[in-house]
Amino acid sequence: MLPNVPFDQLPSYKKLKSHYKTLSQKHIKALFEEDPERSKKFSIRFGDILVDYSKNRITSRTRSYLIQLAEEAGLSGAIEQMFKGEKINATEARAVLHTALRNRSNEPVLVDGKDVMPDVNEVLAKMKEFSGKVRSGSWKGYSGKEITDIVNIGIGGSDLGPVMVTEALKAYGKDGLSVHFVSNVDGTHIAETVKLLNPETTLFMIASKTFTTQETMANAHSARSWFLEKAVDQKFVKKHFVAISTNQPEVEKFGIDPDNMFGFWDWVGGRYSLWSAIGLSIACSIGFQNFEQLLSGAHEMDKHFRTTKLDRNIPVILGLLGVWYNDFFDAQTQAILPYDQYMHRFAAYFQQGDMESNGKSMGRNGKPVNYQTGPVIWGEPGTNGQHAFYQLIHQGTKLIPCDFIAPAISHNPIGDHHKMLLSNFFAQTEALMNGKSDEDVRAELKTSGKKPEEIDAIAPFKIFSGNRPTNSILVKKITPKVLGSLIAMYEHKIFVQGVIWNIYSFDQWGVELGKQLANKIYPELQNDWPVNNHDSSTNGLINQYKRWR
Ligand SMILES: O=P(O)(O)OC[C@H]1O[C@@](O)(CO)[C@@H](O)[C@@H]1O
Repeated sequence: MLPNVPFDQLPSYKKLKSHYKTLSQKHIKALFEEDPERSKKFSIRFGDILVDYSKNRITSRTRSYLIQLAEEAGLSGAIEQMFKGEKINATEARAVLHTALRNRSNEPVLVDGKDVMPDVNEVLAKMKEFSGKVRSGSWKGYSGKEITDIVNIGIGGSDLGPVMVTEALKAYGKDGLSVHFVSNVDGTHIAETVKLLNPETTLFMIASKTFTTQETMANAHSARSWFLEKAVDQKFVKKHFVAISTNQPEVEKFGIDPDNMFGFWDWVGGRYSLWSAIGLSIACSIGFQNFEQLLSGAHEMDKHFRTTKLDRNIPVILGLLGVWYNDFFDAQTQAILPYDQYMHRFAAYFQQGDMESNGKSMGRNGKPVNYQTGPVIWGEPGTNGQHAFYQLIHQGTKLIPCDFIAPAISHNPIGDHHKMLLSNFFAQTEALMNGKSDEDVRAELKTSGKKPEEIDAIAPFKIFSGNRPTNSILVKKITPKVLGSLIAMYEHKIFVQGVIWNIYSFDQWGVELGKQLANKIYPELQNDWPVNNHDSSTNGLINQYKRWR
């Protein structure tokens, strides 16, 4: 069992608090000057992935205190509990076993005494067969034509993972087969998507763990109406609609044949479900073999996370660094900056992954925590971010820990583009660490011919404090296997932080209240009568909407 101790009452918390007072006065630059070989001591190599965390505001002592903190929080035991299928999602009395979905060892994984691997493999086999038929053209639409377009209808974990992966692995896509995603209940999303599609050659995947999510069901019904406008006969629905869910009764109620249903289980969290049948659109896009490579990459990271001692354990190190900045430097956010255009949805994916997992303020002991938990996750691909928000990262008043990710090899080696991209990747972490001193600024201005009074006027605004922490994650190439490892690395980092903060990372009660209130307001919008049963703001907004519409 976990110690269930609030984070700030762990013995090493106090040590880190006093350690912070001295260390926070030290510049990262000085740490490199003290030890030119520093990067070797603060880097970890994992196959085709190099994690260099040396440009952080830590020393070996910091690292050992953080590792002690993890041990005091019971991290090693917690890791085993997860992999063994214990019901660590306590408020929903569920196991947390996205790791079983990619358990390429096929070692038994027991839930309530039953090995789940046969079921997992059965669904994978069904996904393999189905994606093979769609990609080969043997799955035909109602008029006998091959499928040219897949539309995944889902939201949250039933959308963000498939979107991120199919985008990140677009280079592995199949010509003549496009994958589209509809998630928002805003009619624009489905209208704009189907506008260019042909019902004869379009396959809809209704992806919803519960098969009751308002947005997804609204979009699914609209998709079916759109389809039947042309196909007319209900019997053709089965050739153009499949369901991905844990809820067969609701799937059948919608009118999808159980043969066209790809199941998964309640021990798969929505935001951890891309490895399950929720990944069917991925398998159709990149091919099942590449989907298996994605699973293998994640499985390799799972083995690393489960068996590697904490101070050489990548998710543990990344998680502890995040705790260090979040709780001792008061950094409120974490930026994820992939220097790879295909990875443009990577940060967005972990907005749900991280913020829906650790955006909690109640400790496992049922008492409000009195320390910071989950950070705000954000980010955009490089180099675009450099022309948008790097000003704040470099010279703002906020400390923004950044993860820089880049592939050494591009899928699109055009001219010198990749060398330019990578030169920026290397330069940004160097600049954030070293900054630029007043002396250097003045020397530069003098060389450029500025007069002393001009230099005095402008120099203060050109100084860079530096000392801004970054992790550099350099990979050989964004392949399905490398991507699988990267995603699992961040998943486990989130797990580490949840254990340290003594919170439950695998429920999401916080998304319920808004839904409940929306379900109350929705009927009120069905007529033009003014409402007066809310606060004056909500009443006013609803009534103005009614006057305008
Ligand atoms: O897959 P489904 O059941 O439609 O849920 C979609 C999303 O809705 C939630 O906000 C939970 O309600 C996310 O956790 C989840 O991924």
